[in-house]
Amino acid sequence: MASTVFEKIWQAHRVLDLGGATALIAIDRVLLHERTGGVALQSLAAAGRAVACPEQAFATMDHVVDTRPGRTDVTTMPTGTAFITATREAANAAGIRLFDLGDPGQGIVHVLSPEQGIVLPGLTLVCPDSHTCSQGALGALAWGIGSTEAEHALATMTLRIDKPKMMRITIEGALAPGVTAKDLALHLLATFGASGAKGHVVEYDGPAVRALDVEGRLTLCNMATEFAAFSAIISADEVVFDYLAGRPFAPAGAAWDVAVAHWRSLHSDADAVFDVDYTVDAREVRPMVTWGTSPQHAVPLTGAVPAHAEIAARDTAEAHGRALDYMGLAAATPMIGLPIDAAFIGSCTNSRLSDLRRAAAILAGRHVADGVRAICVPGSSQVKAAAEAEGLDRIFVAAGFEWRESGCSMCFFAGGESFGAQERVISSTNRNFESRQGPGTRSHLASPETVAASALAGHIADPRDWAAA
Ligand SMILES: CC(C)[C@H](C(=O)O)[C@@H](O)C(=O)O
Ligand code: SF4
Repeated sequence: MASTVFEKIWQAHRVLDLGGATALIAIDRVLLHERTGGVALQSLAAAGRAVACPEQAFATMDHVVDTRPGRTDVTTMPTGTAFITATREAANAAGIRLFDLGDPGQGIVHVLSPEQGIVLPGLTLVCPDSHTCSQGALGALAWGIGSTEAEHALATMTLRIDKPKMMRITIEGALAPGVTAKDLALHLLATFGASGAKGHVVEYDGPAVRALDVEGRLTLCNMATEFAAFSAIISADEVVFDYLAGRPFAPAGAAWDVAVAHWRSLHSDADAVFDVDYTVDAREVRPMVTWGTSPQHAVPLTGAVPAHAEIAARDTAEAHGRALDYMGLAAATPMIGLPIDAAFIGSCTNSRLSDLRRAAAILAGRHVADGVRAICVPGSSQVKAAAEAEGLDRIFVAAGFEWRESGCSMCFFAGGESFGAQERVISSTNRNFESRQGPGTRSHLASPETVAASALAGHIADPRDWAAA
């Protein structure tokens, strides 16, 4: 019978049917970070249970770590130290590979996993973090879980799962020059809404998706959780195999050839049936930015804040009014020209080397506008080192950006650093919820190049007007 790539992975990992659509699924990788993963490890140890397969579990420090140069366990986050030390002790006691502060492999969990070759096509991978869906970009079934489920996965390498439904989004045609994977993700959120993929695994396919490199695919899949999806997946192809070859935890030698031969079979059959099947024209996607407090509140950069009537299908008048109040905006205000206080390039959405390169190409030889605080936080220590090796740090610093150590940083407010109340921030991150980047902070989501152009202009700006000099 014709199957989707999701079904192929599901069938290969089904240990037991548990009635209805529920099954016990074998888990190949468990990833942990210090904000939620340490708790799972500690609780497991307290219950007297061992980590079943320590070599298949990995931990990192990313969420509550300081990202200022010279960081230590105790800087920045008032409550961070306890999470860091507890995770370190628990990971070491369990014999798990920990990408600790100071480790050259440290980074945001969804950045370091592909970089290390931990996530591979056809694997099941879980992490107590909602953006685990990013890693479906490499053809794995990767999804976010809670800490209690993480405990179960660590103890048994299985999880009880209600089978999600399947959605395919085929992106036909090609993205126009200057239109990025982030713009595509925001376009899809604006088109289908923040609950548009609820309960589904979204398979992205089509020529515009195949044309993305692995980093662009990671950006696209990253925002599937903003879409309420169970996860996202892009079946692996030569682009992924080339990316993975030689990575530390990827198979090597004869095992590599066997793996690639298997991975080539992991795509949806031509006549596979999806519960929902959408087609989107890539040529309709323009550079995007959000105006409100949900990722679905996205409009083309050249557009304006919508009136309620334009979004009435999804937001009540009250929700629309509340978003406008929070953001300090009025309907019909053009997005381009909105003055900003800060610009942030970072997060598991858009802080990989290609993101930093594209932003640096705009910043080179220029300086951010007076009064704008601009920050760049590489997604991993490896991204940081690679960027420095090609001089990108010097471009960012000369342009007036702070150049940071890797971590989640001001993607989300964890009680440490934040932008100020009512400050308007243009940000390459994935969530613009109220107070996401600090109490009262107003976040506008966009691509790294839009963040860079806006930092230079001092207001939301179109990167196509700031193409490399
Ligand atoms: C703290 C963590 C559990 C959370 C998540 O699950 O996604 C964070 O990474 C986020 O982006 O909001
Ligand atoms: S970078 Fe942001 S979205 Fe990604 S895992 Fe960290 S806090 Fe979550």
